[in-house]
Amino acid sequence: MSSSSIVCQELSKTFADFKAVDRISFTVEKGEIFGFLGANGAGKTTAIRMLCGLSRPTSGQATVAGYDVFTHTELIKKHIGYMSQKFSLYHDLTVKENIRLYAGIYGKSNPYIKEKTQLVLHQLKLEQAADQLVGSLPLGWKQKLAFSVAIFHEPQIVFLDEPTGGVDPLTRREFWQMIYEAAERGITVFVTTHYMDEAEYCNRVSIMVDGQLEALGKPKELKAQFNAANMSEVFLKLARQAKRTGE
Ligand SMILES: Nc1ncnc2c1ncn2[C@@H]1O[C@H](COP(=O)(O)OP(=O)(O)OP(=O)(O)O)[C@@H](O)[C@H]1O
Repeated sequence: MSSSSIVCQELSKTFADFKAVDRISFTVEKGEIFGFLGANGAGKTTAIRMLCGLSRPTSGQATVAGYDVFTHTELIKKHIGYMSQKFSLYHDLTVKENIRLYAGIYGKSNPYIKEKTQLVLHQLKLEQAADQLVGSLPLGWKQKLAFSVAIFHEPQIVFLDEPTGGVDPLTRREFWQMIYEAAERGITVFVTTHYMDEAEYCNRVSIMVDGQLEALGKPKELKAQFNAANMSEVFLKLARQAKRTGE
């Protein structure tokens, strides 16, 4: 079996005659932290939805955790975790109830849920808040909890769609520490972000422009390729070519 977590070849998604994602190809290795960047409207969410088995591609091929995005979407959903800034936890359930709900969806046993819940609460220093409604937690805590919940079932891959949007720099740093720990355990991390300091933390970064993958490499390689001092400059050089407005 291949060590690649994601293999994507010429994957496309068209809405009527609009090419939201246009023949993107890349491979993500097991345990890699893969950054997926692009300006608003570049096609990131559409691509993630296809890779998570939520949207059928128009053409191309892809496997995620070894499963085909056309024929094995249910198995893909079982073997991945997903978190986004827009949707993560239920605000009207407590911390513990949210954990139990998601763990139950993934079919985890009661002893597993009990033991791991204690571990997660301890790691997040949330023991005292276990019975509080999630809606009452500060955003940074919510996002860290949402990430822990997304990987509670130890998926092969976790997809993070702008996980740190609106979160303060210190909490973002802590969030990224959690990402590193997950990757060290062998979980592949596929992450989109608009924060260019976070792009520097990725093992490799891809940059989409108007539905196409315009750059792919380690941050160091991309900076050399685009003669840029940092990832922000790399991103701006590419994003300036974009014709889409993201509206
Ligand atoms: N269901 C749909 N029908 C028609 N067009 C769509 C649909 N979904 C997305 N699009 C269009 O496809 C393009 C890519 O959208 P997408 O949400 O994938 O971009 P994105 O890179 O994730 O942007 P953002 O950073 O703003 O989330 C946009 O022009 C969007 O309007």
